[in-house]
Amino acid sequence: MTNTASPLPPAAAVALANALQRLARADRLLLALDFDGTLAPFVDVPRGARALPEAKAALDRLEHLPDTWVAYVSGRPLSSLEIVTEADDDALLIGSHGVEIRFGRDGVSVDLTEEERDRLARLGEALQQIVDDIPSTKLETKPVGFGVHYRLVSAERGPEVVARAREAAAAISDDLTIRDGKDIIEFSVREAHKGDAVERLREYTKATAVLFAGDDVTDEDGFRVMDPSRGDVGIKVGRGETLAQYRVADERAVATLLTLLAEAREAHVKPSTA
Ligand SMILES: O=P(O)(O)OC[C@H]1O[C@H](O[C@H]2O[C@H](CO)[C@@H](O)[C@H](O)[C@H]2O)[C@H](O)[C@@H](O)[C@@H]1O
Repeated sequence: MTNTASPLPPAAAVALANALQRLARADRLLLALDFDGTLAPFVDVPRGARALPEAKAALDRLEHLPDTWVAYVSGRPLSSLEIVTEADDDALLIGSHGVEIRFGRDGVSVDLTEEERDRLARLGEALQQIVDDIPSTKLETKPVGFGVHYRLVSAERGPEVVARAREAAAAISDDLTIRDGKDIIEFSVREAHKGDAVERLREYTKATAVLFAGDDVTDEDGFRVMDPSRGDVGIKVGRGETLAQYRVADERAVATLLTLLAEAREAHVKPSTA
């Protein structure tokens, strides 16, 4: 059953606190986190987004603990995710909704076929025309697609941007992955989703329990692969229908729960001296 309750009634807050305490005792713990709207508040310029300082501090503590991994799972291109997360050499990053992968120095390169490259180029030209036509829209280029941003467009014109972008894309191809995000509509020539990304991370880290948190519709694929019987915890940030077991109000609440988790995990495992 999907959970549509408003953020955090008291009983839910207690249930979430208990779930975090259980998670802190996992043999091998993976935190797989969406970035925008989960760790970082929305801003007008995508590359200007940063995780809230409290969240960043908690993640720094967690990723230095033994048997604990922090990974970012985002719709952003990897190149942009590296910048906004201030990633170090060991970072576990999944970009472009699961298409681009960087696990430390290992990665999966995205080799497009000639047909995909051609479709991508035609799509880019068509979407660029729309962005040129409608003031305050912006085209974000990704390795396998594009995002049309309309955060700075008046609320009345948003639906027009989406409709025109959809129409233009449909004229190019009926084989595109389309995602409606927060003031963005995205088109991709490669299919992938965050559920597969989380499972890949689980396999790579051999995690015995996973926390996945996200705010958007695309994060539902991540919640779908959470397995409470293994101790996994899915946390929806903000309102909207969700498959997640738990919900918090906003990025500040995420930062608080990560701080609580860092404290509980530190008490359970010895900090690494390396
Ligand atoms: O999966 P996520 O990490 O949540 O990434 C989703 C999209 O995030 C970025 O766009 C969003 O955040 C921007 C910065 O706050 C904001 O200006 C924009 O309106 C939001 O849609 C990013 O630019 C996209 O590529 C991601 O797909």
